[in-house]
Amino acid sequence: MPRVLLGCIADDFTGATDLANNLVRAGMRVLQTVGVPTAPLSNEVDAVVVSLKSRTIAPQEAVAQSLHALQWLQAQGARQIYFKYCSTFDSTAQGNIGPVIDALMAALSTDFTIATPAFPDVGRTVFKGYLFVGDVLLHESGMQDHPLTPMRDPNLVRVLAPQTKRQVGLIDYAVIAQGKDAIQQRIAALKQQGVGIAVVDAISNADLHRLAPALADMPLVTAGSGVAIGLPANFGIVPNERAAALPAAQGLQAVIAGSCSRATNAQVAAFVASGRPSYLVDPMRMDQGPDAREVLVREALAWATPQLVDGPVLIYSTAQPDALKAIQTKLGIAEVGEWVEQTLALIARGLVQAGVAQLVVAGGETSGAVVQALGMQQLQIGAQIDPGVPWCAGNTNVNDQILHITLKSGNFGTEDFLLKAFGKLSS
Ligand SMILES: Nc1ncnc2c1ncn2[C@@H]1O[C@H](COP(=O)(O)OP(=O)(O)OP(=O)(O)O)[C@@H](O)[C@H]1O
Ligand SMILES: O=C(O)[C@@H](O)C(=O)CO
Repeated sequence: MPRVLLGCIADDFTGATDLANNLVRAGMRVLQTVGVPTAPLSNEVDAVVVSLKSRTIAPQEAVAQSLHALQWLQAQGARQIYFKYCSTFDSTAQGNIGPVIDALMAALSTDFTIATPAFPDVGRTVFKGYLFVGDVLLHESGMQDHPLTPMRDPNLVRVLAPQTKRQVGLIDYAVIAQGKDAIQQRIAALKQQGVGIAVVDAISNADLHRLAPALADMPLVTAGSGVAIGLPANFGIVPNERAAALPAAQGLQAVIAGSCSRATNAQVAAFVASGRPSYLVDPMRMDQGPDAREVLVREALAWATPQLVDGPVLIYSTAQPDALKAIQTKLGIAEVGEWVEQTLALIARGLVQAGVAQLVVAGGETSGAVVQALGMQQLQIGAQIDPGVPWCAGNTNVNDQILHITLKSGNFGTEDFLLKAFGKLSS
C-alpha cells in the first residue's frame, strides 16, 4: 500500500486546493479528494488533502467529519496530520477551528499543536497574535462583512480561546526570528504552563521556513496553507517540475462566482467592465415559490449556451456588503446562502452538460457545492494562476470529458483573475 507522508484535512474546497498548491510547489505529489474516500489510496503520492465543507456547519458535525477523515488518513499510513483552515481564520461564533483542533488532538493523543493562518504570499501576516490582511487588521479588511463568518476581532488568541477547551498561548515574532531551537524551547515552556495550542507569528516566507523544522515531530499541525511551504523539506522533498502536470485543456469556458468577498467583487466588476457576457443570479427570486430555482437555472442556461462558443461567460451572485445585508435580513443568512450555492451548482452542471470543460469557480462554499454537484471525487493539481489558486483537473459524472476547474478563494487573485485564468491553461 502506498504510504502517505502528510495527511491533510481542509475545512473547505478552495482552501484544500490552496494547500495542495503550496505542497505541489514545494515538490510533493498531491492528491486532493472530495470528501473522505471510500476506498484505500491506489496511487503513489506524498500528500493527500481531504476536502471537507465543514467550516460553517454545526461544530459536532464538523468534528465528526474531520475525525472520519483522520481515520482514513491514518489507515493510509499518514505520518503527520495537517488541519487547514482559512488564512482569515474564518469562524462562526461556535467554531469550528477550536472544536476540530480539540477533537484531532484527542484522537492523536497529543497535548500540543500550533495555530497560524499566516500566508505572506497573499498578505496574511500574524504579529503579536494579531492577523493582518494586506496593510490592515483582519476586522478592517472586509472580513467584518463576510456573509457566513464575519470576523470582527483581529487578535487570534482572543478568537480561538472561547472555541477550545485547551489553554491558548503565543509564540511571538521574537522567538520565530531565532529559529528552530528557540521555537522548540518556547514550545516546551508553553507546555509547562499548561498551554495546548499556540498561535504563531509569521510575517514572511522566511519565518515560515524557520518555523517548519521545529514542527517535524509534531503529530498535528493546524494552519492556513502558508505553513505548508516549509513542511515538504522535513521529509527530504525539494521543489520539482513534475509535481504539477495536468492533461491538455479543451472545451468551452465559463465562470461561476458565488463569493461576496472584496476581491471577488472587484474581479466580477472587471469581468463585467470588459464587455464579456455576464448574468446576475438574483437571490430575491428564492421567494418566488417552489419552482423558482428550476426556472432560474433554465433561464441562465438558455442565456449562456448560445454565447459559449464566443469565449467565457460569467454567472454570478456576487453582491456588495449593503445589498447582501438587505438580502440576508429578508431571507435569512443560512437559507439564502444555501439556496444560492445550490442554484449556482445546478447552473455549473448544466454548463458542463453544454460542453464547458474549463470552469472557474469563485468562493469556498460555492466551490464545494459545484464540485459535489458535478460528482467529482478527486482532483489533480496543476500550475498556479495566482498565489493560493492552481488549475485542477478531474472527472465528473456528467460526461467522459476531463474538466479543468479552478476553485478560487473569495479573497484571492488579482483584479483581472477571471479574465486571465484561461490564458494560463495549456491546450
Ligand atoms: N447575493 C447573495 N446574497 C446572499 N448570499 C449570497 C449571495 N451571493 C452569494 N451568497 C452566499 O454567500 C456565501 C459565500 O461564501 P463562499 O465561501 O462561496 O465565498 P467566500 O467566503 O468569499 O470564499 P472563501 O471561503 O473561499 O473565502 C455562499 O453561501 C453564497 O451562496
Ligand atoms: O486560506 C485561505 O484564505 C483560503 O485557502 C481559504 O480557505 C478560503 O476559503
